[in-house]
Amino acid sequence: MPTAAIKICGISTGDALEAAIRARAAHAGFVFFPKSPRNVTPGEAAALAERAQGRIGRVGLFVDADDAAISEAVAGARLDALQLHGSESPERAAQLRARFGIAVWKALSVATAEDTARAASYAGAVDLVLFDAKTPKGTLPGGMGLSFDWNLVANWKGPIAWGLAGGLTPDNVAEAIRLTRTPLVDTSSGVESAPGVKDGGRIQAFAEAVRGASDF
Ligand SMILES: O=C(O)c1ccccc1NCC(=O)[C@H](O)[C@H](O)COP(=O)(O)O
Repeated sequence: MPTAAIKICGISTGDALEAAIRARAAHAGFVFFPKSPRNVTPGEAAALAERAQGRIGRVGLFVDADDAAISEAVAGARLDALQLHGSESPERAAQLRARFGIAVWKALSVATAEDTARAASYAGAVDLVLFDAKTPKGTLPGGMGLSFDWNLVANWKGPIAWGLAGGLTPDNVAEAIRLTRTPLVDTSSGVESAPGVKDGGRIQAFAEAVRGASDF
């Protein structure tokens, strides 16, 4: 079984970025959502992006953001991909992909089989769907350390590339990979010591657990 690609989301410091690179993560996520404890300004993201250049992919996370905000972030942080974490429709996702000419990922919150079925409507509009947990009303739409029933996406064979997110930690990610056979895992709070504070040791442990999950 090929090793799942790793995305470490909510990178907001140089130390966290270096830890993700050392751990051989494929993607670093920058959160552009002011209500998040992981929010980065376009200026902060630009500095991180400079360090990331050629070493790790740069994914910008947005929640129902307008074109102006996305445009500023894409240009400043030279993003390789947009991760849409709000209620963006397939049409909106396709419009952003055409406008910015970079990969678009759509996060879909999952609690039932109907939720996973929604992924098909994004075929042709996005490059990847990221199955994530539903979060309670009035809280952040992601990054809450909540997981969902992985059986809902086990061996998912949809028309789009996909990844798994939501409550993944160094302790449970190997089991998640074995059960779902996901090609990509995404974590944020599972590798933190406090909300918004990434822990280099936990990032390394997460990566080792991911690589270990392929050796069976
Ligand atoms: O991280 C945030 O603060 C955040 C805010 C608003 C929307 C999404 C957000 N994060 C998404 C992610 O970091 C991940 O893609 C995913 O939800 C996994 O998070 P976690 O359960 O903390 O590992």
